[in-house]
Amino acid sequence: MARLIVEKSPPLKGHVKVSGAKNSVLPIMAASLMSEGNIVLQDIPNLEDVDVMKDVLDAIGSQVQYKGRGIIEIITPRILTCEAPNDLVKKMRASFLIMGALLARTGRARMYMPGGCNIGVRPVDLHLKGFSALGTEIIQEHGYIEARAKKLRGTTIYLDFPSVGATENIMMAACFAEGQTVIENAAEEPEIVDLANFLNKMGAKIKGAGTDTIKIEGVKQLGSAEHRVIPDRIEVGTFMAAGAITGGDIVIDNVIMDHVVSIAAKLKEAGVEIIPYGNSVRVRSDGCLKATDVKTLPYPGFPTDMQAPFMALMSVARGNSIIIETIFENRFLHVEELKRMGAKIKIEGRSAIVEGVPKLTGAQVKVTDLRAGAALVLAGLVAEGKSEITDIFHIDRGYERLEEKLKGLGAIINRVQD
Ligand SMILES: CC(=O)N[C@H]1[C@@H](OP(=O)(O)OP(=O)(O)OC[C@H]2O[C@@H](n3ccc(=O)[nH]c3=O)[C@H](O)[C@@H]2O)O[C@H](CO)[C@@H](O)[C@@H]1O
Ligand SMILES: C=C(OP(=O)(O)O)C(=O)O
Repeated sequence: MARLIVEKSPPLKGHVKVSGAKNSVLPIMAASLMSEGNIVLQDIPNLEDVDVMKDVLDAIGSQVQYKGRGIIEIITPRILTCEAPNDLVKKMRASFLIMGALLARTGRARMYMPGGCNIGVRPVDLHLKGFSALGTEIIQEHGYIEARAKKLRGTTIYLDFPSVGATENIMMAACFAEGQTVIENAAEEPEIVDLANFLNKMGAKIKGAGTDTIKIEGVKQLGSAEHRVIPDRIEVGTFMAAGAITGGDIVIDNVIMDHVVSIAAKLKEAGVEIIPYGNSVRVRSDGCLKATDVKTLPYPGFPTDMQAPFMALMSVARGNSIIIETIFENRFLHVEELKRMGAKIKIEGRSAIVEGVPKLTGAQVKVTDLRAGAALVLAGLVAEGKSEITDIFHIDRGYERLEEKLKGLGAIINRVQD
């Protein structure tokens, strides 16, 4: 099993380039199933999750080919099966995003109910509510969810919560529905806008993505498109945090500053200098961080995916901070691991009270989920001595070459394969 060995590192220096966004690539790959033409996607990060989505598409009948670094071509001449293989669905919850695409293209989709994961139960009721409203029959039997529709009809769908996945799935399904579909209280994340832009390039008629009301006018067919996915804003935030925690001075390239406003605001409050220029941002810190409270919220609020990395920062900040997680009910699994490294954190319900300590100490810690992994790496960069981080397959799901990129900035971090 691969592990990361992280040592107390000097202040990070230099440039790092952020990859394409995992949370854009996955729904966009799923949406490519709806096209009867050629799809070319650029800036595809080399991630475990992308490989899983490729396998899902392959199983359904797509031909997915790498065409050089970061470029894939997807052609789906015909759908071989409307069912995603169970083992892949179990590996990655985002496989559920093919439901809307398959339903749109074939009127049928069947898949094993995606289980909960470490960070929460993660039901799919809102996705199903949307499909039903569009005229789909939903059958749940023997652990499977099957969606069948003779004809999808546009309607108004109000989401009880602005779920990212439900907004994406419903937006895809609605592309071929007769008439207009309106999604109210839709998620506003940049990845929703990226998916809508991609669907529109294929010929869909979607307006309002990026606001809480999305309007989709049904079309008959989608065709070829070429699309470059947006930069990964959570990777940007993670490198900002790495620069900040080590007292570094780094430049992050391939950044859309508008997408990281809340992250930059909280880092500034913590005393970090954030200097945007062009598509880059310089992050400078003297390593003396001020305790800063944070509450996770749907976009444009502070992202839940940055909660764990931000907590690593607050572990060594001056003073006490309160971190409130409102999106996922079980997203504090990193707390026990950070505590092994000397962090002082108490959990009370959905809040974590972090008492900043002057130093952390290296320890053997285990990654419990993707962003917990990033938090442990950040803590390892400033902990005295060596930290051994196990179960790093979680990190590989969503960060492309994390240790190589950090090494490029001067971090002392190595992957060890037993
Ligand atoms: C592949 C991908 O893009 N993943 C992101 C996506 O996950 P994902 O799309 O799964 O997240 P959602 O926005 O759907 O979930 C937010 C909350 O809504 C709840 N919920 C969701 C759907 C539903 O039908 N019923 C329901 O109750 C969830 O349990 C959770 O508590 O958005 C999350 C919130 O920004 C991010 O942390 C994930 O990185
Ligand atoms: C929770 C995450 O991803 P997923 O929805 O793919 O599990 C994440 O990216 O932090």
